Amino acid sequence: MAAVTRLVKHSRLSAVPSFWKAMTTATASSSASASASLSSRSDLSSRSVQWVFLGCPGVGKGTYASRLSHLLGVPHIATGDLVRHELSSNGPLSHQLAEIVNQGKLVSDEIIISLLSKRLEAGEARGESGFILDGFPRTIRQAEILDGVTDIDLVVNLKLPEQALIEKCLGRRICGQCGKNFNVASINIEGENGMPGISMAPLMPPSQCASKLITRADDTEAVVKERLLVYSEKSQPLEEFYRNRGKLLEFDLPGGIPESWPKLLEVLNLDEHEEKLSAAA
Ligand SMILES: Nc1ncnc2c1ncn2[C@@H]1O[C@H](COP(=O)(O)OP(=O)(O)O)[C@@H](O)[C@H]1O
Repeated sequence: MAAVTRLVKHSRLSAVPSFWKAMTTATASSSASASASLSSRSDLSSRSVQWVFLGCPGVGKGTYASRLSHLLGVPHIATGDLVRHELSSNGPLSHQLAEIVNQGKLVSDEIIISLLSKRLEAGEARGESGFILDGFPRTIRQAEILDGVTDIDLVVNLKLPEQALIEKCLGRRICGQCGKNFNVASINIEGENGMPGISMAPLMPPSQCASKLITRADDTEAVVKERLLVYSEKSQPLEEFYRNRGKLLEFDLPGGIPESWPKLLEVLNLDEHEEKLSAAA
């Protein structure tokens, strides 16, 4: 916990580690040599937090990463959003991406790193500092590339039972007009084998959004199950990767946002007071 407290203190400090271009270069070479050839940025005392959120599809990475990004004043960067943005732009990659995403498969490391590098460079040009990454890294190779170009301070691994993950993905809705996320699933899973049960209330849209809700094309039951399989095969090994480096914070969500958010703040040694401070800054 002391390490987390120390990291949180660093969130007040600013300066931008400029490693985005190095990351693109790293993708082009092998990850091992990339790690060796690129200088590591480890000056924690002069920069904002660099956190990663891990967790299965539907666990709520986006929700909690976004809340923490407001609290800590760092950008929340979700590679899934970058992919969906590219898809909707009808650019040269969109046809290829649609096929991959709608089958629940992973986009190539090269494409993801190119999208992420562009996003980070644009942020750097705007003076952004630090980040909370959501959905990246998702493979050991991506983690090695990231590891070769910068230091990640903390990796938060969110966890929920599989039944809840499927129901949450199927209940996910987005307002086509304002872009806000909702969830119409009402989850009640009984505890068994010593594991506690879990209840999550739906997050219903207000009336102005109710008629404009859309569902992600990859949130069908078959595709969600495929994404969960891909996660356990390609992304689960990241837990060990970061655990071995002493960076992994495991967090079993105790319920929906009202129960989970205060507990998450508690384990991160943050409180709502910091939210007001960062809003006022
Ligand atoms: N780091 C990544 N590597 C490869 N593909 C990715 C990555 N991030 C996102 N994607 C692609 O975008 C899709 C949607 O990502 P995301 O919104 O993070 O979904 P999920 O709800 O499954 O966590 C993924 O299924 C995958 O096809």
